[in-house]
Amino acid sequence: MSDKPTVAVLGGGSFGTTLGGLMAANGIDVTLWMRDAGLAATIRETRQNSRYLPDIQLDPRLQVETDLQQVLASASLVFLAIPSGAFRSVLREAAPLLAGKGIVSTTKGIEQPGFLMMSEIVAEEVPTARVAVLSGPNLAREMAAGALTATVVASADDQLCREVQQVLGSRTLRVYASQDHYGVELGGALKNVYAIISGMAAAMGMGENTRSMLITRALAEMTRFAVHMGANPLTFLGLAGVGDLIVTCMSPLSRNYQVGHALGQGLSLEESVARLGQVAEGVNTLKVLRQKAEEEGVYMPLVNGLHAILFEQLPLDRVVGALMGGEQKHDVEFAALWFAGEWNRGEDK
Ligand SMILES: NC(=O)c1ccc[n+]([C@@H]2O[C@H](COP(=O)([O-])OP(=O)(O)OC[C@H]3O[C@@H](n4cnc5c(N)ncnc54)[C@H](O)[C@@H]3O)[C@@H](O)[C@H]2O)c1
Ligand SMILES: O=P(O)(O)OC[C@H](O)CO
Repeated sequence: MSDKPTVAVLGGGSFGTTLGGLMAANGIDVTLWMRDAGLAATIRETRQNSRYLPDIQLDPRLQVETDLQQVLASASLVFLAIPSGAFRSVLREAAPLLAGKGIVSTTKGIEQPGFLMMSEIVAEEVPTARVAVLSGPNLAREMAAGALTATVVASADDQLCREVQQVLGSRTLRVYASQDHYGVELGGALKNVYAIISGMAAAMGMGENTRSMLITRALAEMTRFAVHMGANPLTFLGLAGVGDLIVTCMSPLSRNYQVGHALGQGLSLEESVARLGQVAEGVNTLKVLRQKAEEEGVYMPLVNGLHAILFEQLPLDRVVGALMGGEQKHDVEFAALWFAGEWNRGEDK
């Protein structure tokens, strides 16, 4: 008997297809579950996911099915690549067959009400499951095309982290482990908001100084929020923090960046999202995050600025003026607190 787990990937979009293809190429027994029977048949026949990953040839060993019960019956390790808006409903349907299994969320979103991470939804819906999250600078199309990539698997369950490293790690993909699953998961969700801003700035012809300022101040802002919520600030120096922020704010392949770019070209939010035709989690995360930051009293000028543009009809030049005219504070605020002897390294969080 093989000591490798049998794997199911739920969600036949860009990321689920990519993960399934990579694991199949590793010789893992893996089945991709998707709801669209027509697309599933096309993938079996052509070995291409024409809707989400056109021109990428998938490993012939990747199995594709539409019967959820059948897929889950034999799997011991299950990856979830379902957009956050549908995550709970899919999980609830799957729950009777997930008890005791390893579940890895790859979804970078937040559920409202409750400001819930996807791993928290897993814990609610399948209390007996072993839970991990996967996050990092991972553009699906690049990974599927074999670009050298690194990611992070985070869980309190070391054995589960090792299983994920075993099935996913390859000559093109390094899988690092972390115990800060909250920070890793939060980082993946938060960076999408800043990618929208970065895409807007690029479309408006702003230069590289501006982009660098945006990315660096975004890192300060998301770290401030995450530390307030209990994450380890050092996580944000890693792949799931600054690593993911960089790729998503820099790459035109990022769907969140693409939404921002369309907005910067003058399209409405509805038009920008419709033109994309795939999920851009940052739009919903912006609403959820803005509300939570207000409740918690965390200073987040970039989030407030983007929210004002998209949902409060404030003109862009007024928002930019307010951002540039705000009080000039410290560069790295943790360093300032450190020098003042006031930073307790998050020990009371
Ligand atoms: N694409 C990437 O580069 C990437 C990388 C890392 C993480 N992620 C995250 O993975 C998650 C999924 O993103 P994606 O890129 O695969 O999205 P996508 O838009 O490419 O595909 C979404 C998939 O989910 C399916 N889906 C939606 N609602 C469903 C439901 N109720 N039941 C079954 N299937 C349903 C769609 O049919 C589609 O196959 C997101 O949270 C995203 O942030 C994406
Ligand atoms: O295409 P995006 O904007 O959803 O980003 C994809 C990944 O999260 C990048 O790590």
